[in-house]
Amino acid sequence: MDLFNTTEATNLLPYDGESYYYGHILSAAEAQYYLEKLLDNIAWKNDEAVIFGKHIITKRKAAWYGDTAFSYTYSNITKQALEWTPELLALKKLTEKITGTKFNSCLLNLYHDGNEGMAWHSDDEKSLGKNTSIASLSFGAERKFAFRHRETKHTLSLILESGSLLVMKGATQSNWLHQLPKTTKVTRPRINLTFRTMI
Ligand SMILES: O=C(O)CCC(=O)C(=O)O
Ligand SMILES: [Fe+2]
Repeated sequence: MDLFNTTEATNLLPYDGESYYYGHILSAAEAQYYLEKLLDNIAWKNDEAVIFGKHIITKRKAAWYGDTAFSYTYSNITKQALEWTPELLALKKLTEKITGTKFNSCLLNLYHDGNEGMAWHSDDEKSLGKNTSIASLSFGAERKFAFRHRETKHTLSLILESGSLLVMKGATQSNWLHQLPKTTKVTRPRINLTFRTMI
């Protein structure tokens, strides 16, 4: 476990929010271990959404885990949380230790390659509350991740490495959108975990 750099993460956002990139919190070998475990042991399903009244099924796969049988609604679809797996519990503990924040649920996304991404959005559902902290762990292919301010349109991006941690907190979800752009350059899978607190 590489805890180096954890107190030195600086805010990526110039104003109206706080987002910290901690870089690697796991070694390359640990990140590879979790990538394989998560690929095998998570109940991956193509994600469904109702957007502008249209029922769509995403190419990326998703899963939702949590402390109890939470139900969670986003993009007009309601999901029930599954019980934590041992790997998810270990990653939750590590993330809580580094961030000093407790989490009670986790949304997982599997992008098979660069043809799959996530469009501009913010995680501002009422069930997450205002000024929520979201801790994002990445495994597998490196991908670009971007922020865009709702009003000023100021945009910035970074590369999320395998075994890395990004924390979005404070006013981030109120003022900034984020996305995972598609790219033809990436041919390998990436798994992202976002630990969240449902209220
Ligand atoms: O895959 C990522 O890095 C972003 C995922 C995300 O924004 C989300 O799950 O809300
Ligand atoms: Fe998000």
